[in-house]
Amino acid sequence: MIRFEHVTKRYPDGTTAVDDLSFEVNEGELITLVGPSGCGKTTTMKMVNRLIEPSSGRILLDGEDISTVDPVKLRRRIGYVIQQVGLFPHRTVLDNTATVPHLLNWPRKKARARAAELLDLVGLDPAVHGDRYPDQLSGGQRQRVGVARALAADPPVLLMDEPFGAVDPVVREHLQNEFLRLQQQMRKTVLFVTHDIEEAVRLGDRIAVYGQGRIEQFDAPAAVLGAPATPYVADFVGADRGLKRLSVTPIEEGDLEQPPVVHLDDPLPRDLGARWAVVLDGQDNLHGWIAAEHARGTGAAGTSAGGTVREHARRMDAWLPLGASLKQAFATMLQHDAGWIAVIDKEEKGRFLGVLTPARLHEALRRSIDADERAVPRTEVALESVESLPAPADRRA
Ligand SMILES: Nc1ncnc2c1ncn2[C@@H]1O[C@H](COP(=O)(O)OP(=O)(O)OP(=O)(O)O)[C@@H](O)[C@H]1O
Repeated sequence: MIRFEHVTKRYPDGTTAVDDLSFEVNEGELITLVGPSGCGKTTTMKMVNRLIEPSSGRILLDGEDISTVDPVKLRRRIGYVIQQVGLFPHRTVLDNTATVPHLLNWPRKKARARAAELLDLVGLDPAVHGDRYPDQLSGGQRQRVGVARALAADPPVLLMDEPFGAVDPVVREHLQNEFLRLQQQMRKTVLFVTHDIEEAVRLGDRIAVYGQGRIEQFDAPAAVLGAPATPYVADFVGADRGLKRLSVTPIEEGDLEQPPVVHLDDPLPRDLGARWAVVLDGQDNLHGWIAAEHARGTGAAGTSAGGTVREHARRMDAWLPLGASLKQAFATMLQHDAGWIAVIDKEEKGRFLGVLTPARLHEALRRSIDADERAVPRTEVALESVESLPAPADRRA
């Protein structure tokens, strides 16, 4: 979709901002360009919409050399979002959003309808915010308008230059999540500049890590974090890349252990065969858990307390759907002070799939960094198996 072929940009003062850059972006891919200030990210981006012309090399869009395309026509195919947003202060939010449709001479009604639809899509109510002026919005809302405006003419390509750079971390994460959701629907081809590796990892299908004017590594987030191609990249992604990796590694079915399981309407077993068991309902959906001491009861030694599992089961709050990240799993364990979490199938209305233990979490992380045994020194940590782990509530006692 976008192809850089040996592109160099030298400014008149002799600065080489981009040096012999070659890479390719597939249709529908979100590429994050990340690197320290001044490494050439913005220059790369502006060459795509011809705000800057390369000194040598060429850039192809859908196989077409962009130097042969009229820049104005080219820019209509390319949405552009920048940190300063650049909304027109004397135009309403709705008119700002409809800027490109207006330029394309869409009928006024159609342009405004499209703008309203886009505002809605980025989480702004057109009835509430549409008639306001940009200075009557919060920073995060202005960024949303910037995104809506860039999308208004439905361009196949989106260039985003630190679009969420000017908002506080909480709003930023919110905007990132919303943008990801939007991108899942739209599948635009996106180049997204950031100097924040966390943001690059969270958003990018692939990440281009820039050194001075060059791409040091162009790879999936997990590979950049797990197998940095050069010491420079390793240094840039940081010593805590193991932690960052947690957020890009999903829980997979193979990571789960199968603990003892009982059903709600089973008669209470005399012996659970473990210190605890997972309790499921009639559809094999997660209900909760039961501890061996709840089952042992009031009768003669070794006999069960009687009744059904239902009367002794506890609710289980520490659970996640399959595909959630290891980071979420770790956070859930901490939040609920749980020694393990239950994992359910989100497609099948909560069918119980197994439990993730700290040992299995560690293994999953190892699986994901196996690609690079060189860069990530292994620490052998002996972790307990599922049988020896305390039940969730034991830890609270
Ligand atoms: N018009 C210009 N004339 C001369 N040098 C320039 C010009 N524009 C940018 N540069 C230089 O080119 C290099 C790359 O700049 P660029 O803006 O692409 O970097 P960046 O990675 O986007 O940085 P930042 O994250 O700070 O925005 C820098 O050294 C910059 O000073």
